[in-house]
Amino acid sequence: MPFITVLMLEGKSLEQRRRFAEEVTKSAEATLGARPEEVRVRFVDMARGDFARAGRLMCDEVRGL
Ligand SMILES: O=C(O)C/C=C/C(=O)C(=O)O
Repeated sequence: MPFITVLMLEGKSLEQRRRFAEEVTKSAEATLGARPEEVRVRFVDMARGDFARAGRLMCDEVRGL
């Protein structure tokens, strides 16, 4: 049973999540041979203050600091 966890910055819409879940489920079916009803997708939102890239918090990059 594939269990796919997606960590991403907060702010994606329900429609984006819906489409992503559909597409990644199709991909798991095509590449792993998983049955669609077995595929789980979990979205975990990260606040921009909880994630840093190259030593800079994403909230600071947004503000151009
Ligand atoms: O990893 C990065 O460089 C930026 C991260 C982006 C996301 O996680 C996102 O757009 O959801």
